[in-house]
Amino acid sequence: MENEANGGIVLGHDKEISTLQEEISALRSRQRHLNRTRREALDKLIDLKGSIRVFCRVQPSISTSNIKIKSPVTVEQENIAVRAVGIKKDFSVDRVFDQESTQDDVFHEVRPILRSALDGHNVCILAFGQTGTGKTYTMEGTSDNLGLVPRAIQELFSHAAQDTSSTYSFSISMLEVYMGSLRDLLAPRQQPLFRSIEGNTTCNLSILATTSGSVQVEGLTDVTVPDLKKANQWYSRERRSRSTSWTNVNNVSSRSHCLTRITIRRCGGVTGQVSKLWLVDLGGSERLLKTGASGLIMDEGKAINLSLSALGDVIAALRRKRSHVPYRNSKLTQILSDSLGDGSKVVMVVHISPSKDDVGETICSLGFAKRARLIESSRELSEDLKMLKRKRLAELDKEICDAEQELGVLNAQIRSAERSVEERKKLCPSVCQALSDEKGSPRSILVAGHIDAADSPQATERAKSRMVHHGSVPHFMSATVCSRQRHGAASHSVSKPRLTKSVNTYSSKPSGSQSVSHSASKARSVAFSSGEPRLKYLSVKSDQINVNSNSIDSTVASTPRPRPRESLVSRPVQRAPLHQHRRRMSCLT
Ligand SMILES: Nc1ncnc2c1ncn2[C@@H]1O[C@H](COP(=O)(O)OP(=O)(O)OP(=O)(O)O)[C@@H](O)[C@H]1O
Repeated sequence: MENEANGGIVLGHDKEISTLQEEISALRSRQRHLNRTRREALDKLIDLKGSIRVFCRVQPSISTSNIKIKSPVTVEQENIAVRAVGIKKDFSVDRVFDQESTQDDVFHEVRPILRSALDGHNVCILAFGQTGTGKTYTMEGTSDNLGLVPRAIQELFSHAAQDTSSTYSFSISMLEVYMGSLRDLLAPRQQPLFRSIEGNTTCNLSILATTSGSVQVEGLTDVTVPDLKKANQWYSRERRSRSTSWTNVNNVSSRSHCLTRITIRRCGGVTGQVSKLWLVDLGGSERLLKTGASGLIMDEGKAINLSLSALGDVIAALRRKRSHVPYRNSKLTQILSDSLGDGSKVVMVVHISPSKDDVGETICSLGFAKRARLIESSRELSEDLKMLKRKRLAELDKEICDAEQELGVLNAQIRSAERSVEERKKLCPSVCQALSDEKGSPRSILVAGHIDAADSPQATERAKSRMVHHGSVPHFMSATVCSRQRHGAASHSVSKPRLTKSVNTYSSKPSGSQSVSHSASKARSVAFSSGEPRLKYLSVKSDQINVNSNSIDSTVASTPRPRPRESLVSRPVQRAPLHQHRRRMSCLT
């Protein structure tokens, strides 16, 4: 009697499991459909807005006096007018962030392209502008007002946690481009971080382009970040690396471009995708115009201006859809070449000062923005077309919002159903154990055997229908010696859900991050296993971090190192103009 009761419980569980699995499969099918709808709507929205978008952010006036001086810069939602003696210039951008705008406002506008990065597109967010106008504030922010980089990292992890249709893994790299040389900011520091007087860096990486068009920075450290906490730790370490160099006269990071790369590996279904998110704090652009720089300072300024000009050429060529895009004209554009072109999404935030003293630089920066956009104010869309565009954008926005809302509900339903299945699967073995304790009962053995075979809903269905049709255990189904042995072996190995397996595959084989193709369509067809042996890959799973043969303790990521002092005395004359930057950057440490 007891046996029959237990058997009944198991069958009840079995039926519930199979019903739940059917439910999950229906939910997943709807999830796939919604994901497709959301992705398509997002692609259309970004295409309509433009895959290269230029924003302008006006720095708040930082004045100690109470006297309000009229700024030569006035802004509207998409227009900027600069008026000064003998100057009357108008510029248009995709969106203006005025002096009252918050970090939230900027992030809100950038957010859709982060989703695009998660969908498999390469994405590049650049902060451009005169020194001191808020590029680093926009990108890094402060502890109270997080900037784009920490918010983007947060967004990626938050989305990855919610999305039950795919598994994601992330890794982070950071480098500086200084006078045409590349410096790995996450490399283990065995040598002091300073440059020689000639301007050579202690760490000069080279850029390799693969035949598929993807770009690799040879030997660049790439750290797997399993969770938000680790990602933030590594990001803080990067920031310290950068600020350390700012205190060093011969290693002046204010004269460099700082690039953070987040590599996103996504697995949904049978295929995987790899995409890159570049977050770039470009070097300040004004020094040569304003200061009578000489020597190394002048060379640094020239290097920055040259690479910024090369970047402008590249963006302008892309906007014009030219067949030749001059990526090779600078290291900066070479590194970013697979994230600026076809299939990629670019956002450039041009920073300007509202001050009268900076009118010259403001016009230069806005001229750069204009060149990148290649849209003259006079050739703006007509009001009718603008209205149509706004209407379509609102429709697409709503489509995305609706899909995301439903996806949120679906994700919760799938998770809850999967939990229920797991709970029922856990309950069954104990009942089976109780049944197998009742010796010599062929039915008990059958039920246990059936649970092992119930991994797939089809198997469950088959077995269920047999039970229904025969009412009792058919003779040919009673367990043999072999099946009992199999059952014994199987009960030791718990079958893992597919999603967990995918995660393991990624984290255990991370070395392909550099070797994948750059465009979304190409990336889709690339397997992760195509690793690049020369890439350094740090695993932060354990407390030990390995970079090839070097092994360092992970506390390195959070322990500030003493700053090298050797070069502080080497060129004292050059320290004066950089005083402001050093003070600002040292605030970050
Ligand atoms: N929107 C803003 N809101 C509040 N403070 C700001 C804003 N923009 C800039 N600042 C402040 O202005 C100062 C200079 O900004 P920041 O260091 O970000 O400039 P930058 O363009 O990165 O300069 P550099 O080219 O030297 O790196 C900082 O103290 C920063 O906090």
